[in-house]
Amino acid sequence: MIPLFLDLSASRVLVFGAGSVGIRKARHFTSAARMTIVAEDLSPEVFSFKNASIKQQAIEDMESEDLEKLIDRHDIVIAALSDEKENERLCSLAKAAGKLYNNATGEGNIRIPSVVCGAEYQIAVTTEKSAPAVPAFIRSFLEENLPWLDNMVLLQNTLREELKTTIPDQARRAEILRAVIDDAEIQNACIAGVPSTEICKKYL
Ligand SMILES: C[C@@]1(CC(=O)O)c2cc3[nH]c(cc4nc(cc5[nH]c(cc(n2)[C@H]1CCC(=O)O)[C@@](C)(CC(=O)O)[C@@H]5CCC(=O)O)C(CC(=O)O)=C4CCC(=O)O)c(CCC(=O)O)c3CC(=O)O
Ligand SMILES: NC(=O)C1=CN([C@@H]2O[C@H](COP(=O)(O)OP(=O)(O)OC[C@H]3O[C@@H](n4cnc5c(N)ncnc54)[C@H](O)[C@@H]3O)[C@@H](O)[C@H]2O)C=CC1
Repeated sequence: MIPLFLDLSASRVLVFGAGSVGIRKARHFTSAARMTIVAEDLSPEVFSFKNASIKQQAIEDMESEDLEKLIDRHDIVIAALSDEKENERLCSLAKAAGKLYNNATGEGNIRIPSVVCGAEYQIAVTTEKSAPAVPAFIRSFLEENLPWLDNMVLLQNTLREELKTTIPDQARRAEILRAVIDDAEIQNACIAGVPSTEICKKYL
């Protein structure tokens, strides 16, 4: 699998299961796409999702024709039931319908990664199934160790525009931008929330 960042604003996501795993998968999509969540037992958080329609239902009580129609109306299918057999059945239906699908207990053609998310950047991490605790660890590690990253992105954005007008040599501009990222004093100014325009004036 390879990473991609997608605009899902016109897409529909169907999540089966509303236990801790289903909720975590749904949280990933919550402000990005419209969602339908289907489960017999619902964690309360399910009602806090924006743009989500909730169906409280046992899958085995649904007519297969209705299930197929439901899947057909969606672009991405997530199977996060505690029932492995049902997850497999849902994923075969999604696969046959040509959908993107993820099975929390098995095979899928997409994976939901751990995401380190700032206002100005996103980093997605996966181990391709082998060790799911590792992406979660990397997320916490980066959140703790790069508190300056968001403001650094803003600073770089301001600075690179300014450098384009003052330094014609691209290699030299790249050198300066890289040195700014490595500079501990500038990293601290970013943590302190000094606006990027001020840091530009003060340090450069
Ligand atoms: C294959 C995959 C299927 C899929 O695509 O969903 C899968 C499968 C399974 N995970 C299990 C357990 C755990 N999962 C986590 C955490 C996360 N798991 C996620 C993804 C994936 N998990 C896919 C692989 C992705 C990859 O490798 O990169 C993350 C990244 C994203 C998300 O799910 O939202 C999210 C981190 C979110 C974050 O915090 O950033 C933790 C850690 C924790 O809880 O702290 C544990 C306990 C430790 C452990 O058991 O390893 C079990 C039960 C095993 C059992 O029964 O013992 C199965 C089922 C099985 O293995 O059969
Ligand atoms: N991908 C991942 O990151 C992880 C996956 N898992 C796997 O994911 C599965 C789900 O884990 P949890 O959310 O913790 O379980 P859970 O028991 O808290 O929630 C299960 C959900 O599935 C629903 N459900 C089960 N059978 C159903 C049916 N026939 N019809 C309708 N709804 C049904 C329940 O109502 C509930 O909403 C587990 O089987 C586990 O093996 C577990 C940990 C992490």
